[in-house]
Amino acid sequence: MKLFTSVNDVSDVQQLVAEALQLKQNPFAHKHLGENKTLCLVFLNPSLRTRISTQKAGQNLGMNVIVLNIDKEGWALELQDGVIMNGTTVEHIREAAGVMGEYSDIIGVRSFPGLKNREEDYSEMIFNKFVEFCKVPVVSLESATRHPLQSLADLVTIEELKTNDRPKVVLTWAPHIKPLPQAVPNSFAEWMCKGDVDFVIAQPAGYELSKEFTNGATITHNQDEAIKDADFIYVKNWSAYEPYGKILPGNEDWMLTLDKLKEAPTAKVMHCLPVRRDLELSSEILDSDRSVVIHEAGNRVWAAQAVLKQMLEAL
Ligand SMILES: NCCC[C@H](NC(=O)CCC(=O)O)C(=O)O
Ligand SMILES: NC(=O)OP(=O)(O)O
Repeated sequence: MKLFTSVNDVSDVQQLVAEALQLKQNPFAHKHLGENKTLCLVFLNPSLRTRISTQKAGQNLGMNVIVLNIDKEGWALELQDGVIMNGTTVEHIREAAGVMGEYSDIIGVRSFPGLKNREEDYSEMIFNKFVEFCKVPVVSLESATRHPLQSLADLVTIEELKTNDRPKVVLTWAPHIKPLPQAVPNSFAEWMCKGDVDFVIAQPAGYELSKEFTNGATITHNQDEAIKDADFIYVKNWSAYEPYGKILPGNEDWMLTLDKLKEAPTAKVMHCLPVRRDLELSSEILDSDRSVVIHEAGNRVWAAQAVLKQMLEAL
């Protein structure tokens, strides 16, 4: 694998999930694969899980790992072409990415959307510039429209915890005070639509995701109906795709509570984290054995390690 930005970069999803679960059993089985290879993880936005789990994954494979919080520690980056740089930006992404490529065998990039200009965000302008100018394999650490390492870890978690061959998986919208990206739900939907699951999206009217990610999903505005008899409930807020990046009024009653889970007596509750307690998801669920969010975050290591292993094998 030379590029990991979406499920479409994976030749065999089931095999990648199986590989992640094998690595979980035997984390150091390939510790010579990454010997004398450098992984550079570049963050334009904050991170806890992606940063530490991908660093650990690289180290388990024997790689040298460099983390750069470029938003805080680097020179201010110019991302647009054709501008005279006489303002606050100091270094163009063309030079910055090119130089980082000189020091790295694989680069990871996190770049959130601005949520102002849909066309720019959905063209993955920033992420694609890194790919173009660094000239080494690139793994997405969450881009403007997708979070594939998260979705792979989610699929690994479902595979591990499922109690029937074709689980019912429900992605449900949750309230928030800020407009958040569509990257996590887009990506989760895209991976679930390729998996062996019954996939339902429950969201208030107006929060439809871009159709390119939800082909194969059942979409409903009725949360109670969607949740009924679910095996997994994936909770996530996202801002509207149309009008882009906006929060629509109302919908506070969409927060998942234990009471709502009565119709899904064995459902496990997932969230990519970070989660705002009692706004997006009730603490009574997070503190109960219904929640698998910590287990799910733990699986981020094995998802990242499976992807890095395939990238190292292709170097
Ligand atoms: N990497 C995981 C999710 C990142 C991001 N959440 C956030 O920005 C939370 C911000 C806040 O709660 O203020 C999102 O939803 O896409
Ligand atoms: N879920 C996730 O990507 O978390 P971080 O933003 O902390 O990396």
